[in-house]
Amino acid sequence: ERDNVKESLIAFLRKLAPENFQIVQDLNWSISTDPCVGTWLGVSCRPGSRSVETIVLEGLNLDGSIDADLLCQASSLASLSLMDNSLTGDLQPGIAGCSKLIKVNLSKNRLSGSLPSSLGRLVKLKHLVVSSNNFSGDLPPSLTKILGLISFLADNNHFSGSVPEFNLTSFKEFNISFNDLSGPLPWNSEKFAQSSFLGNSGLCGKPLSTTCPTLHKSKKIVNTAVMISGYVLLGLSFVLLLAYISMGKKKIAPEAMKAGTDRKKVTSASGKKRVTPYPPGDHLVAPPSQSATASSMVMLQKVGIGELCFEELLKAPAELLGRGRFGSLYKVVADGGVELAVKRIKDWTVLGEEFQRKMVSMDQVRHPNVLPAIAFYCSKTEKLAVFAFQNNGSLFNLLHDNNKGRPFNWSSRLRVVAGVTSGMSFMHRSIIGHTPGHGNLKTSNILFSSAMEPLISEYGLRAIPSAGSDPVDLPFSREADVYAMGIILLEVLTGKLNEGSDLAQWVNAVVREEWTVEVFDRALLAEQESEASEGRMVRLLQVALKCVDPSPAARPTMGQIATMVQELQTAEERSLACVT
Ligand SMILES: Nc1ncnc2c1ncn2[C@@H]1O[C@H](COP(=O)(O)OP(=O)(O)OP(=O)(O)O)[C@@H](O)[C@H]1O
Repeated sequence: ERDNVKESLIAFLRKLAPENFQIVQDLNWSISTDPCVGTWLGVSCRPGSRSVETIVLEGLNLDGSIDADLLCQASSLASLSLMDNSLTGDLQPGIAGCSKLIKVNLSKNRLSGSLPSSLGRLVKLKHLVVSSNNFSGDLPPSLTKILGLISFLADNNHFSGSVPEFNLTSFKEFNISFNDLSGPLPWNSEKFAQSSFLGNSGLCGKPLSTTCPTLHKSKKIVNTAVMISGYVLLGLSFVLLLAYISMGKKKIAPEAMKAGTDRKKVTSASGKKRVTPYPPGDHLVAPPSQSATASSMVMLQKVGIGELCFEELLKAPAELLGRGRFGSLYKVVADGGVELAVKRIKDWTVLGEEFQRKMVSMDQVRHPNVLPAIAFYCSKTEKLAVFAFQNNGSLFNLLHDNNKGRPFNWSSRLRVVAGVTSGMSFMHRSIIGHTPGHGNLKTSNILFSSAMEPLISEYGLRAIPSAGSDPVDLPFSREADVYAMGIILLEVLTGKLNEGSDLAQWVNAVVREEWTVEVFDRALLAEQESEASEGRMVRLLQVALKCVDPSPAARPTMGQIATMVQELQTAEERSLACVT
């Protein structure tokens, strides 16, 4: 690059972190070196050319502002990501000077003001991401002029006014949820799930359940219409509910009535197992006066079951699988035989808005080892999260339920913990609402997919206790998740069940007495042919013991654990490849 471009970029970086005098040195940006030979961290150039093409400065605690004029001196810039910092100020109109931009990601900062309408001049732009900032004002209508734009994510800001008339036909991603937008949704919005538009009280049109008022009606008439349709819906849901209750009464088997609240599978006279609907006193639904309508079930994923309707969910055969600290879990068979796991969340103190926001932001953070919710339902008194039912059981079953005779050898165990630690480390790095972590990590919350890949379930479901009043006596922090991860590692290594915090104490005692191998699961020791594998088991044990250190500050981070486990797994795989 030419010297004046280098000078401008260095000045741009200084403004991104005005208090951090070291940043330019730390990232190796210097007038005397060439950004295109790989020495400038966060910068890359088009192969064969000498001009800067990409700038990626993510998660660096940058707390200054973006000087677009300085930045756009690098006129070939095609991709810019400044996500996950603490940048303030606005996005200046000068950004249009970077006319080659294809991708811009400014998400997770504290940027404010309105988006400049000059953005419409970035004719090559395909991806524009400004989610999770404090942007406000109108969404610039000029954005609709960018023909190649295929992803626009602007959720979790304070944008207001109406939504410009984007033609969403060619869009791959579009999210304007949690703003203050109002009016009709653009053409073809229904190709996206409701979660792309939630959290804007004034928006209407498909896929949202609020239909737009027809034109030429006075506001008063419209309001009356909304009120009347509200009454009709309320009446309808009441009728549906009555129908359901009377059906339910007919269906509930006497055995289940006798069993009180314990309803599980009931064997009929013919000896065939059948499933009872929810018994009295344990309905999945709120009492009639508070019942919600079908429309409040929000689909997050387009799965093969079409729209999921709350009432249908209630009518479907269900089986209680567990009643945990945070709620009850039902297995529900929906239309077409699709099996679902429905978690009815116990904590009534969570505000609906917080729950909605969390479910939607969880949906945007995807990791192959984290089970995403398919849908959720939220009324004043009920919060449900719907997941795909996993038929292969949990890590708990695999370790402690005699495992139906299936072997669970060392390399499979290492592969499972590598998946779980990688998923957890990814989730800890992502900001999901203000969720500090999982909050209830344990072997029964690690399920197996049909391909036996581990899936962390229930991430994001635990509510943040309000003002120090946590009804559940279980710490909720990243450090507490690390402790829980340590217990999982210990269970995997010893094959023993953790009762209270006894397992950590027992392992520590054995290790102190220096009969370390005694702690390992016999099945694992029997299988070991190489000392190297045994060495790796000891290394994993050391990681586990660090995780369960009584002092939270002394524990490693989830990222460090994931790296250590990954190294062990790579070494294990290499040694297996040598053997075969
Ligand atoms: N999506 C799912 N598919 C299949 N089984 C599941 C699914 N989610 C949970 N389970 C299993 O259902 C059982 C009950 O789950 P539940 O979440 O109520 O139990 P828990 O984890 O002990 O409770 P809590 O998480 O509230 O402390 C557990 O054995 C769990 O492994």
